[in-house]
Amino acid sequence: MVLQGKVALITGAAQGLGKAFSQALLRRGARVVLLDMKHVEGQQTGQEMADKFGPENSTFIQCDVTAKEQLDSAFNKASSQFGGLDLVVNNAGILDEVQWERCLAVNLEAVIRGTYNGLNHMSTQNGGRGGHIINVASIAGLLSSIPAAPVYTTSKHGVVALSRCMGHAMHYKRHGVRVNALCPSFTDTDIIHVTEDSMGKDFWMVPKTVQKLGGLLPVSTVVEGFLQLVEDDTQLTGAVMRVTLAKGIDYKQYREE
Ligand SMILES: NC(=O)C1=CN([C@@H]2O[C@H](COP(=O)(O)OP(=O)(O)OC[C@H]3O[C@@H](n4cnc5c(N)ncnc54)[C@H](O)[C@@H]3O)[C@@H](O)[C@H]2O)C=CC1
Ligand SMILES: CCCCCC(=O)CC\C=C/C=C/C=C/[C@@H](O)[C@@H](O)CCCC(=O)O
Repeated sequence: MVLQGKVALITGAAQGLGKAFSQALLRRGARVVLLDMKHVEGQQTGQEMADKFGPENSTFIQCDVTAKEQLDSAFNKASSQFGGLDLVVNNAGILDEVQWERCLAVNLEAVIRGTYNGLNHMSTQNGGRGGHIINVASIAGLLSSIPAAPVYTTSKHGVVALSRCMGHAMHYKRHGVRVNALCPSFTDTDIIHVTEDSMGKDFWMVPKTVQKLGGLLPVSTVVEGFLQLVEDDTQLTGAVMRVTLAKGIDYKQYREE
């Protein structure tokens, strides 16, 4: 996808990976709608983007992705303000093994809704231009045993499965919308600063695993993978990109099913 003039909607864009993805898209001439439930941080990031790239090229909408009416309304607003959508990035996520229902609601249910909303808005069947949905999963969505984070891991496995199903050629032929999953390993953002409050007594395993892996990925490496996925012009769909310290950026290979 050539990004110049395209319209992107990104959830969880106030900080971390979502903010970095937004900035990378704006740099390439896209217009970006930033969604986040954090009002102060979101306004601040929105202002920063407006100052750097022009107020006409981005906007911040406060939105809790788990609230159906807020998410639907944010998609409608984004689409009418910028004249349709070309790219949806379902990125908002949390790590909470204590309030695990919330973890599933943010990381999985809202990504399902965001994927369906993206299809509704971009499908050529509904008068859309076609487009691309990128669901931010995690390397946790490809591993079978992360004992300290069972619900987070389950949610991310769900995101990978959803993206592979909805990225299937059958859906792509109907809608003209590609769906792919991005699976980074531990990256230098706030989500990894876990506590006993959010993870329970096994929280210490996170820094220990990071140490074992040799450190954190810089956000810039994940942005590099993200841009590769977005700018790919081979009609890649249903793909799962991994970003790890050990192997860099690559795609998980699946046998024909
Ligand atoms: N940093 C890491 O090591 C990795 C992160 N990821 C995933 O990347 C995504 C982005 O996370 P990071 O930038 O790393 O963390 P982060 O904590 O810095 O950013 C997450 C953003 O999502 C927002 N958010 C959370 N719940 C929300 C809700 N209900 N509605 C709207 N916004 C909400 C937060 O306010 C925050 O701005 C998440 O899905 C995470 O699971 C995946 C693999 C590794
Ligand atoms: C459980 C904390 C989640 C924090 C945010 C993430 O999604 C980070 C990635 C999640 C889990 C990673 C588990 C890593 C396990 C390793 O022992 C190894 O099996 C995977 C190696 C990947 C690499 O080379 O980076």
